[in-house]
Amino acid sequence: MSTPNYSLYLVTDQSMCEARGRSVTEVVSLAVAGGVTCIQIREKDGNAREFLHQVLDVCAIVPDDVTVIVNDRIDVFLAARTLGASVDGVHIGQEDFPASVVRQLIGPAAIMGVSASTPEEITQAESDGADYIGIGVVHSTDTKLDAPSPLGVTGTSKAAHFASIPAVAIGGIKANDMSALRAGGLSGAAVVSAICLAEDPTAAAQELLQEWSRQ
Ligand SMILES: Cc1ncc(COP(=O)(O)OP(=O)(O)O)c(N)n1
Ligand SMILES: Cc1ncsc1CCOP(=O)(O)O
Ligand SMILES: [Mg+2]
Repeated sequence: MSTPNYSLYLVTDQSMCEARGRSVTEVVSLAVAGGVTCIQIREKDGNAREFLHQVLDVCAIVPDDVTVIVNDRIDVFLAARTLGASVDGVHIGQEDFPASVVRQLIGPAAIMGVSASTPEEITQAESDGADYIGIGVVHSTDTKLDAPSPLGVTGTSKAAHFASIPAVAIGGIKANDMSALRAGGLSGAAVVSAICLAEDPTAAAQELLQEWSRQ
């Protein structure tokens, strides 16, 4: 596994991909061509076996230097690893299994991302062995119905400064937020709809990355 680069972090959503007539794997492939650096497979519906196959399919087409993370499902991550997939880690939130337990289940080398936006949550995530934190939401979003109140770019950047590990922003992020998030100290920006619902996921990823790199 190469050092993770969280700059442009795609979180997948099968129903959004299908709304554009594509599979998750097709969107991932197009997004990787546009420069996505990290991919989280997130599926809130569907059964364990379908989710596992989605993870295996994505791992099979993603280059080694792109990090692959499984959302929520430690069992799916472990099953994919058992089958030899090059999956790198998991992302868990405040209502998932405790991060300290997850760290023991996945071992010391796997990546563990934890959603944490308050100083208390960030301190806890770090002492539980998180490799990065997900902070948000930046803006309101229709993608996650139980999302917390928006922090804005300024609030997100303030939260990131509490962290001594990389912080990735999430929630309603569009290309015009990227430059300010980077300047605010974020290590990356995670998006769902900006790529999964894009007419051209490659062009969308290129634009997001170009804005991330803008001074
Ligand atoms: C990078 C990143 N940050 C935050 C989240 C949200 O995780 P969680 O709070 O567990 O919510 P669900 O994604 O499980 O609905 C994330 N997935 N990724
Ligand atoms: C998974 C998740 N966690 C917090 S907001 C969110 C969804 C973000 O989706 P979008 O980029 O479409 O606003
Ligand atoms: Mg979760």
